Amino acid sequence: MWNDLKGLAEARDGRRIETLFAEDPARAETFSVTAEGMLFDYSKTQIDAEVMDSLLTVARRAEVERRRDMMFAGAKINETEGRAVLHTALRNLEARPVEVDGQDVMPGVLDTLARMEELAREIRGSDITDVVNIGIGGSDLGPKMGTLALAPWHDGPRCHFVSNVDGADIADVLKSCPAQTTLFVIASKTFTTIETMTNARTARSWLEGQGVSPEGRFVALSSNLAKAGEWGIPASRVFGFEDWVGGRYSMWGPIGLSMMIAVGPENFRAFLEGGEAMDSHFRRAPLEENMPALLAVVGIWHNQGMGHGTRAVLPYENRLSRLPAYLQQLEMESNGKSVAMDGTDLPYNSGPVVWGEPGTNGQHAFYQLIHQGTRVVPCEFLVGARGQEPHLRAHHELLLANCFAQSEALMRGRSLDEARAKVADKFEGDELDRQARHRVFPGNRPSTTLIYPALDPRTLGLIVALYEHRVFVEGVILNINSYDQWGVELGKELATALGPMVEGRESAAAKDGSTRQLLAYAQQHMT
Ligand SMILES: O=P(O)(O)OC[C@H]1O[C@](O)(CO)[C@@H](O)[C@@H]1O
Repeated sequence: MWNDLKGLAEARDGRRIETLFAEDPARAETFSVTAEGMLFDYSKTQIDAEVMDSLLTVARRAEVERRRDMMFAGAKINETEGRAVLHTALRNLEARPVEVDGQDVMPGVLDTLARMEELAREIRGSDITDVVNIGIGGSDLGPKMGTLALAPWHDGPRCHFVSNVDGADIADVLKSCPAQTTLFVIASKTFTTIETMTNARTARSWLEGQGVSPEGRFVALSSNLAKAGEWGIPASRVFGFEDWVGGRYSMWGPIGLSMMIAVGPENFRAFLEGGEAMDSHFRRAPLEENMPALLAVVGIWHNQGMGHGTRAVLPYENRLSRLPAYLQQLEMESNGKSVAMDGTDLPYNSGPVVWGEPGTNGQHAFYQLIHQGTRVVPCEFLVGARGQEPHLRAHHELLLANCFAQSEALMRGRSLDEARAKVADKFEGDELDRQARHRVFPGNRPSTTLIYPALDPRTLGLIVALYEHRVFVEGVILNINSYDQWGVELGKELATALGPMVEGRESAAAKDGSTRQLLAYAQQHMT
């Protein structure tokens, strides 16, 4: 089937996307889908009816619909860890029963949500001025991305996010926090992550150093209740979640607490409602009209069909500036694997390298490569029809114009003749030709655009859940377990072993030459 996709891609080599529009006046509507008020337009790609038919056949053969239903029903589809995958239960506000091992998980989920809301209200009504979320990966990226995205709704205490074990991170944050009125939220599914536990200890010592008792100053978000308890955090301040919530899928539950404190429980619920609405669309819409499934097959087409190994996520929404980083974990930790579910080597590329920055900033940085580089980078634009700052309408009009212009420029490009005409008044002869060639844009570069009315709590929920399900569908098609992350383990083990060598307590003689040299250099310059 992969060869079929590659064959289809080869057969379309050199065909201009613009021609597809000229040939089919309804192309934009045909190759677009709407869901929950959002429009996903994938018409500025090489996808045509035959390609879409093949992509959907690939999805159906992979049994995307059956696997989806298994996920929602609590089946243990994370086979290498023997776990269900039920982040969707965290936003199942209608409390449809969801069973794991014969037990409905919903009473527990809703009880924890109610406790979180109670604490959030208490803190928002207290003298706490600053909340510091200490966590990393999925215990940082989601709430950090979401809190920034919802800045207009942020009426609670200031929120800070500390993730890096580099002491510079926590040091910079603590500089602006008054010890008397700061609350620390330790967010760690395992409660063993070295970066988080190191930062948490530093926070505790800092409080003590400032003469403030740590009692009542810490909250824990974890699925390891025992470890959180050992840390001395009372049970009333520990918010648990089950192992069926993957770290990178966890911002909907306790890991979202900092965001809830920032924007308030009502807005957090609106975020959950957005996720729930996208779940409902994903579960019910036929694949042809299913936004996450279509986003996924467009990704499969570009990566496995056309052979473009990266994709750029380009939000024309400044407050989504952390979305690319969030999606890097969501997509790359989920689908960056080289073995299939049965342990055999994948005979095709796994998920793409995901990267990006908000427009228009990216335009003045790396878009040069996107437009004229030798590699093709499929681009995924996101933009709200309305900006979050309605009184600055002129800004938003410019933003929209820039966003639409980029996808048009990527598709159309600029021919040599057009480039010549641009500089004909300045150069002539061979020099005109040479100068013009630098100004040629090959065009025919694929992009998609997700446009929504405006970024608000509910829309954020829709967008995050859309991408989660996209990752799921791509993973099913690739026959990958999207829910484990063994690839992060080796580095952690080696770092633990290297610790005593960095400190000079253990010999590094058995290490390779490069590692020994780096250690020696560091030790020489450390003091
Ligand atoms: O929430 P924890 O257990 O501290 O883990 C943080 C992150 O570390 C990882 O396990 C990767 O090392 C991520 O999957 C996870 O989001």
